[in-house]
Amino acid sequence: MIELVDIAYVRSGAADLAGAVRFATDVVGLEHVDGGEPGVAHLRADGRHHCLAFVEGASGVIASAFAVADPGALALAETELETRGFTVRRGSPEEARSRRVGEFVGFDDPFGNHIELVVGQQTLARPVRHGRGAGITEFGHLCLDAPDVAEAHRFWSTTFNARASDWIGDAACLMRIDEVHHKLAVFRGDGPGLCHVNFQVAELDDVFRNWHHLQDHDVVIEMGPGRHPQSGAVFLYFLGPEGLTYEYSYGVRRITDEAAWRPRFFDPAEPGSIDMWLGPTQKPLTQPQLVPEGLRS
Ligand SMILES: O=C(O)c1cccc(O)c1O
Ligand SMILES: [Fe+2]
Repeated sequence: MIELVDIAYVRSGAADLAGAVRFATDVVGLEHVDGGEPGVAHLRADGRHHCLAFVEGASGVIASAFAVADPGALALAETELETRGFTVRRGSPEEARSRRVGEFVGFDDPFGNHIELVVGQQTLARPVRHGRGAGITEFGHLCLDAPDVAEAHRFWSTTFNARASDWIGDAACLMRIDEVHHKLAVFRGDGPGLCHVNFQVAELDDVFRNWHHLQDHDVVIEMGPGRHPQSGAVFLYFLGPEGLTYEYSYGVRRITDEAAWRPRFFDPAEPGSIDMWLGPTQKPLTQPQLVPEGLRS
């Protein structure tokens, strides 16, 4: 079994690189870390050098990355994945440099999501220079799409140390790799994809201030503000450029008594199972690209 110690970054294509960066800094509130690499932009939320990288090119996720403990663990992971029949590719030194990691490997999960396992992700010591005072404290979680959520859970929980924290029927599984209720989630989608990226904010007030800010700037609010009964977090989802959905949330549960936690099963058809405040819950259970413009809230 391969132990994931943290989420690392999401790497995504951006047809309009400057527009994607502008939104990520001026609207979302991330820091643009200028790495002097043409065609690549790194966005930072916390101690990590970046948690989001945009690469000029076709829109859409390129990779979702997780950290393993050290180069020995990475080598073991590589062997283990190959034993399980996955084609694993070692990143070149130039590719590792662009990702600000020491080493990494890449492979496709059983649904076609491209995953990277990394070691030595660079930390920046200086405080984050937030593009806007959105209150972001941390890259919270990433959420992948897969056509079969139970199968995805089987994959993540048998190949890796991911544990189901809660289920939303066959629509979603929220998984933890440490005390945080979930750092990885899988939502049912037609194919592979990145459902959303989540950033934690410092205060409840940040969620509501951000909500007004986004509305004032004509950003498409996909869902919220609301409260997830699973993590207990107050959330807000909104649509950025390149079809990327962002989520702010405040107050995610930590599971400190690992042995005592039992995953719960919420029926998505029951009121309040996505949003305890009973707001409209069209999203993010459907892919933004598939929702006609007129139906977006
Ligand atoms: O935080 C959660 O519990 C949660 C629940 C459903 C969907 C999500 O994206 C979540 O982050
Ligand atoms: Fe989420």
